[in-house]
Amino acid sequence: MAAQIWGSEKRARRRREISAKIAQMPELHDSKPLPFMTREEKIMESARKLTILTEKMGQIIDPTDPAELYHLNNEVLGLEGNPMALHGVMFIPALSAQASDEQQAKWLPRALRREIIGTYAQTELGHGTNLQNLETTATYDLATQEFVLHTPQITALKWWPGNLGKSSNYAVVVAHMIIKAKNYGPHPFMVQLRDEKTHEPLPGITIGDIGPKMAYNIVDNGFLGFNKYRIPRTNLLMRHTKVEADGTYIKPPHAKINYSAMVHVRAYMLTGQAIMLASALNIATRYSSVRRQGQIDKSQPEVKVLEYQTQQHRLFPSIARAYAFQFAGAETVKLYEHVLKEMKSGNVSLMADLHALTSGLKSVVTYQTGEGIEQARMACGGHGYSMASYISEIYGVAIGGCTYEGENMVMLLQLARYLVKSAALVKSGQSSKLGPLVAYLGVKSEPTSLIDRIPNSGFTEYVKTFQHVSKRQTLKAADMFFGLMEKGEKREIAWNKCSVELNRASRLHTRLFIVEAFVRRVNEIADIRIKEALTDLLHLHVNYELLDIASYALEDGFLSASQLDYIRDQVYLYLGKIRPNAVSLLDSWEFSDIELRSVLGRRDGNVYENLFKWAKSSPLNKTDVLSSVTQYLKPMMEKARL
Ligand SMILES: CC/C=C\C/C=C\C/C=C\C/C=C\C/C=C\C/C=C\CCCCC(=O)SCCNC(=O)CCNC(=O)[C@H](O)C(C)(C)COP(=O)(O)OP(=O)(O)OC[C@H]1O[C@@H](n2cnc3c(N)ncnc32)[C@H](O)[C@@H]1OP(=O)(O)O
Ligand SMILES: Cc1cc2nc3c(=O)[nH]c(=O)nc-3n(C[C@H](O)[C@H](O)[C@H](O)COP(=O)(O)OP(=O)(O)OC[C@H]3O[C@@H](n4cnc5c(N)ncnc54)[C@H](O)[C@@H]3O)c2cc1C
Repeated sequence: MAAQIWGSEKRARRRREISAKIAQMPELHDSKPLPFMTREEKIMESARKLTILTEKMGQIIDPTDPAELYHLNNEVLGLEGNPMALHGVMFIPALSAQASDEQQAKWLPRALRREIIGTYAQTELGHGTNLQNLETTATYDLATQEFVLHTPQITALKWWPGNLGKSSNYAVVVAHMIIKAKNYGPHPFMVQLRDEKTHEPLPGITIGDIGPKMAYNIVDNGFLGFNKYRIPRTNLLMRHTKVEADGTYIKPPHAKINYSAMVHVRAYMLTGQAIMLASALNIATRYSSVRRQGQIDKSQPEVKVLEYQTQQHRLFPSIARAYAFQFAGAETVKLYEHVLKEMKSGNVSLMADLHALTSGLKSVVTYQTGEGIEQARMACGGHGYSMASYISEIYGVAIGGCTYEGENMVMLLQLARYLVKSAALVKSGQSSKLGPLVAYLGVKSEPTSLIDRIPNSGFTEYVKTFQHVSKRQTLKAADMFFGLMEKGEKREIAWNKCSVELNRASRLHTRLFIVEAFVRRVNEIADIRIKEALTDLLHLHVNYELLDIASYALEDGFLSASQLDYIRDQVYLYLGKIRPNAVSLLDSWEFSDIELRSVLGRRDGNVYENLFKWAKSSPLNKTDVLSSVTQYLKPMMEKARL
């Protein structure tokens, strides 16, 4: 199963080898539990481990393999980020995709050797979503052949970029490029922020940390202002766009090609979310098979809480989602790598499809991951609320994904643009022009669903039902939009009035893609036992998901009330079938105790003893009487007694 999750036997084996090596290297372990550290201590601890990794990485992993790097990162540095998180996640990808060969030769080897630390500085205090209204300017000075970076007012301060505040000395900065008074829109520039020897901010740069956040507190998200700060013309990233010495602008082959670093993260973050969901579920499911509370049959001893159907219903559909996200994420990464290769050689025809797909997936996956992790926390009762479970930290980190790399509603609306264009093709009889991901929009469906009507139909009737509801909602939302425009509404006003319906269409389309990716994967599996276990999980997935969106299929009679009862019964049936495999389905992800950082989710199940040990190690317990008591509470009580 680990081979299915991680992509191959070799990958699964390598993960095990890497975890085993890390287990033997105490210098790479947390020196104490992260929840007991202050933010400064955590940052220090992370930087300490990062420097050891820089020295010893080659002994543990193949540093050129992103999957091995990612695993090493999760084990040693953990989910809460590190002082170089954005360096690997966005700075290097931005240089790789947007810098010319000559620029790459100059900067990439230095970045890869970690001679310099970089980040991606785009969002500002006043604008994150609406990139066209960013306010930082890069004005070309023809006389000196330099761009002058400037922050015209407080809302133009860069705000949020990870590791910008304290760790990075370089950044890819996105600014509006102005040449001879003409604004060419946001473009990426390579900018040195700090002196390479002293790490002091360079003159003309104001920089700092934006303060503590809901999670990710090891990352120094920062602010940045420029006061007429000059950089050479050749620091504009020029793989696709060029500005010549005389100010001539050569436009890129696609208007949004400079957005590729964002698409990179949107594509890669899906499996990251799957891992976080599976981690939280692993903790909750292991704990649920240790925790005994109450009886189902009063004549029997107390049961493990995992025996309760409500507990299974809380956890198991999310186990199915974690697998589904991992499989859909793996497909998306492959597609992204393919499109990137094509883009580099000038073919930009697949960018719109990839953008639509990743926008929808990013939104649905992060939202459902958040839901699943929060349910996992609640499924652990009181101990889930303790930082000893570590689930709240996983939640805080995962939920950040709903916002970063494009706020979820906004990204769903991006997919909706693509769906509406596709609906227009269907309506104008041009269904043959539909891309493969939306081809179903042009296919006539049966009048009613055949779920429970055709024996041994596998998952086909389920997929058809998802296709039916997605198609119907897309066409309905598009009709609403076109109808408003026909009545004379301006395009943008009409769009806003339909946006809730449009986003519903985007979610349904994305959920269909996730179901199909799961079906595709299960169909490929040769090993009978693995196929059986995953088929059970897929049964739970399709029935649970369909029940969740049933109103869309009920309202036009595509599903009947009796079919709905059948679907509900299937959910209960598969909860029971999955129960014996539940812990194994999560143990198969092979997270080590070091990586999980959870007292509740320990592999050995020795929860109570270790919870007590953990509590005793709290800094508050170093002394029996705290100074808050001697200084305030004790005098108060004494005064009251007089
Ligand atoms: C070793 C491991 C390897 C890799 C790991 C990778 C990932 C990590 C995975 C997990 C993380 C783990 C650890 C990380 C630790 C810490 C990291 C934490 C956080 C990550 C960093 C977060 C960084 C950021 O948030 S950066 C800032 C992101 N900002 C945004 O996303 C802004 C959102 N806004 C937009 O994208 C745009 O403004 C917009 C799309 C909404 C609108 O743009 P614009 O105004 O320019 O558009 P319009 O003029 O209206 O035109 C719209 C048309 O353009 C088309 N379009 C838009 N975008 C694209 C695109 N990218 N490609 C193609 N086409 C695009 C759109 O479709 C419209 O077309 P139409 O034809 O007109 O409809
Ligand atoms: C943990 C974290 C890490 C980050 N790292 C980085 C980084 O490294 N580099 C970087 O540059 N940025 C980074 N960001 C910033 C992040 O990319 C932005 O916060 C994000 O893109 C959302 O933009 P915003 O803050 O402007 O939200 P807003 O756009 O202000 O969103 C507020 C509300 O308005 C709604 N809204 C906005 N526009 C529309 C619209 N057109 N239609 C409908 N609704 C709309 C949204 O849906 C939302 O409900 C990070 C953010 C976080 C939380």
